[in-house]
Amino acid sequence: MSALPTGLVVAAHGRHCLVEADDGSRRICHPRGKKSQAVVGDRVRWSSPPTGQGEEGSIEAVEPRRNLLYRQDEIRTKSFAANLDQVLVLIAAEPEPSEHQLARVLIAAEAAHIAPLVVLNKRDLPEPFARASQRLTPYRAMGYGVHTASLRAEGSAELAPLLQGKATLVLGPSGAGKSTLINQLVPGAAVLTQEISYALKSGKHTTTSTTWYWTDATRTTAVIDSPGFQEFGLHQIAPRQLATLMPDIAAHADQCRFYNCTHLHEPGCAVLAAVGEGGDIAPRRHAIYADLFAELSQPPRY
Ligand SMILES: Nc1nc2c(ncn2[C@@H]2O[C@H](COP(=O)(O)OP(=O)(O)OP(=O)(O)O)[C@@H](O)[C@H]2O)c(=O)[nH]1
Ligand SMILES: [Zn+2]
Repeated sequence: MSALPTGLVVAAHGRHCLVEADDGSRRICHPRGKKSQAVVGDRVRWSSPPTGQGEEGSIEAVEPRRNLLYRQDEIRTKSFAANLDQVLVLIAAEPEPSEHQLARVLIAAEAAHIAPLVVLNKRDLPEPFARASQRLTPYRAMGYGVHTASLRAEGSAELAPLLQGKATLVLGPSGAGKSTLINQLVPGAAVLTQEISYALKSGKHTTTSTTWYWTDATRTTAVIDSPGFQEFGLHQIAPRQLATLMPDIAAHADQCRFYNCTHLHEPGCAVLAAVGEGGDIAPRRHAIYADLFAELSQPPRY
């Protein structure tokens, strides 16, 4: 197996993957068996078909993953991508960002041990921008990198140092400027995506789920475009694990009177004691914690 060439999965749809060889050439491959199911960002061992048996290669094995970002609702698990250096959550002054959604993505990233960073776009809209920026104060305080951008007018150059040499998954709600960002980083991305989805879906024109793009000719910096920000299920996380994945809550959670404190109502809870407008934990953040705790504690309906 180790004699087989390695490749990088740069797009995936259903059971088909587009695999990029080390020389940059790309080929559609399908997995040989269940164990070789790959996601974008996977390094795979693949083989070419014997002459005369079509163009498609096959994925023989998936190399061990450094990490995997995924979401899970009650029924399904959906992978975003593997082997990431960071997740960039792109939100904008308008439409008004949902803090719940932001919190969910950050929790999933923490759970997968992938560094998140937040970019607030549309700095050119002073009033909503100031409001949105203000609402991100707790996130700066808990140590997340919070950056700003004005993608349409000023472009993405100021973000380049954050991305340099890394593989960055870009997630964001509709309208935040994700396509604007990707198209600035990868001129021709839209056309490339069309070609890829056409190839992978044997002729049907629809948007590809997740795509890996190199932003430079030397293939050292990558951005991965993926949909799915809106329905971010966290069912892979146990209710009790939640506090450890929210840095502001985690900072107090080990000082509670009861070792199994849920931080919802217990006496001697250090988390509850820290909640307040001037406190270490913003009331909105604790409300998000409580909502998610309840959601993750629901017995499965299926
Ligand atoms: N005012 C302002 N508008 C921007 C900025 N960046 C992007 N936009 C606009 O915001 C709108 C949404 O941008 P898109 O890049 O299409 O957003 P998206 O996140 O890809 O959204 P979907 O295509 O719905 O997934 C477009 O009309 C952009 O022109 C910015 O810095 N300032
Ligand atoms: Zn507690």
